[in-house]
Amino acid sequence: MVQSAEDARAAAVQWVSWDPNEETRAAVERLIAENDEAGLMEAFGSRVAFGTAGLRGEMGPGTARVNDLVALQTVQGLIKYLEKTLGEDKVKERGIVIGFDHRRRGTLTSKGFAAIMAAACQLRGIKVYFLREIVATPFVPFAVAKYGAAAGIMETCSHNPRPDGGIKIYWENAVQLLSPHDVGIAESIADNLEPWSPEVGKATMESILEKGAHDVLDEVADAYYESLAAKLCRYKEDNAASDLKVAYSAMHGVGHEWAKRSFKTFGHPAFTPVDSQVEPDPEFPTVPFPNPEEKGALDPAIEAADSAGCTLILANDPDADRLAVAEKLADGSGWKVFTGNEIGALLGFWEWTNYQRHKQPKENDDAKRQRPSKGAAMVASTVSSKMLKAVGDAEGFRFDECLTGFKWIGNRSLELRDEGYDVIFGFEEAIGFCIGDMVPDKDGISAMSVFTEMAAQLKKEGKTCAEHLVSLQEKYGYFLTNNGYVLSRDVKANKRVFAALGGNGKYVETCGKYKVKDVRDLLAPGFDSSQPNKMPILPVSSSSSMLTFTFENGCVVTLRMSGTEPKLKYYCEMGGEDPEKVRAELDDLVENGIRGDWLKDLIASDEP
Ligand SMILES: O=P(O)(O)O[C@H]1O[C@H](CO)[C@@H](O)[C@H]1O
Repeated sequence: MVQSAEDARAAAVQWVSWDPNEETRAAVERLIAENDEAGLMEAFGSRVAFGTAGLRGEMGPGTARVNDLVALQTVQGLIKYLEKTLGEDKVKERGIVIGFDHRRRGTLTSKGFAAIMAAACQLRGIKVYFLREIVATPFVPFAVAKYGAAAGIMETCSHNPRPDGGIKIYWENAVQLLSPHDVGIAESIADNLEPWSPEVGKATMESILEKGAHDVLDEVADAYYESLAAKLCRYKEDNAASDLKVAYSAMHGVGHEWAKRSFKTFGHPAFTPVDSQVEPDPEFPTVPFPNPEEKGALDPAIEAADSAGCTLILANDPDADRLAVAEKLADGSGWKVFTGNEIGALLGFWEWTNYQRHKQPKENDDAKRQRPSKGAAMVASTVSSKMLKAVGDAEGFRFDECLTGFKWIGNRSLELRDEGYDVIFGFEEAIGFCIGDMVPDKDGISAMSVFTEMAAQLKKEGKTCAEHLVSLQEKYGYFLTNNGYVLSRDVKANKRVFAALGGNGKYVETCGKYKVKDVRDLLAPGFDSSQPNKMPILPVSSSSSMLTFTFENGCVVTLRMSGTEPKLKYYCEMGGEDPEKVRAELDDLVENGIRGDWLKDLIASDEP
């Protein structure tokens, strides 16, 4: 544990003897030579944390950042943990899938991390399935499932800011890690910091392919699109005949080529690319934050769509596992940017409609599990809209909720499949969608074509997606949401917010003029006033706070700290039959209650 500048200096001296990258090594040598205490503490005062999402952080020199040595140490820890957990021979035989995105900062690149990680696997005699060009993240879990690999590694930090890099890990079931594997791997990394061989850190893609890494890009891509065609495309002829015009943005990420092929697979006429955002560019020049959820990120797409006469905009996030959608208003006056909850409701209902039509998913899962289906099921994170639950209650499919993130949605979906359900859809409000069973993770490349197919069918019926959504709301109820966040890196201030709302088991009873009816607290030991035994149904966490308040007016509000960004997030949903009344009350509760009361102090100290 580095506590002083002296400790940081010692860590830096050790670093210099291990770091295979000349640039970062030289930077650390300079810090040592200049005795730059602040710089040394910044680079070595902590270690970039490994958690269920893998690791993410600024690329640069030192243990606190993402770089070649950290990539090497991470894979060494992962390999040892896999060998211990699954058995050395099994790991060797089953192999590890490795892919990468386009992130780069100086000589640090996702591709370079991928080569180093592959070389470490080769050193241990582990088979490597290598994807030699930038890929959409879902290709990695798809390949893990296809080859029955022991794990998957995707070098990406998704929508993080431009200086960042990251590593995402998929477990042997092709889903992101759940505890205790994250803790086990983090411990194993700490036990395997010294490079096993100086050569590994110098590996390149060419060197690992020469040494026998299996170059599976074409095979994986072919299999992915075959599966997409077989499982999720239902109206290819109609797609080809449709005059729906679509604009697409890759948000400067990996998506463009894979999105084109997805459209081709479905028979959709080619989309209009948003030229300024098509090329993979780690500088993300047109957006302050490369996240299609952020305000303004779709502006170039709107401009491109307007000038090409498109009525639908699709945008992937930079690693193409998520999907944003906007639609031209029927009167042409502007655009409706759908929330993740609205896209989820539309796609979920579409999948339910298709499931009923075919009575089962296209590929007959019954044959695989050799028993009759228990029917359809959907899974969503607890902070996502409950509209599909209302549809499920009315129509007769199961709807399960779980904690946030696809590690939970994916694992819950696998459990339900094991129980005999056809899990036809999984989603979270953060524009993550998993359709059918082709990839056990969110997938923006499949979701974009399925959404377009649905939009084309609706157009054939003379309806826009927005009009269709309203007709679903009229039938199943209005589920309106108001989600947001407060930027805050101040851990103490964040803790104060949660303590004020529910410290020592004493929970706040009002929010502005609104009265709380029930509270669920998912910080251990956990509490749920609505349950007979007062214990929450979802798992509790020993480290992260998550509070859910149900109000007397029916509004449900959850507050939690983001696991990927310095944000305190709030998610608010209210249902009802009169949308204007619901909207007015929900927005008032959020503005004057959540932001104006509960988060007032945090907002006052909000970063610019
Ligand atoms: O809210 P945090 O923990 O940042 O996680 C976010 O990141 C994931 C999207 O990449 C989603 O699970 C979303 O909820």
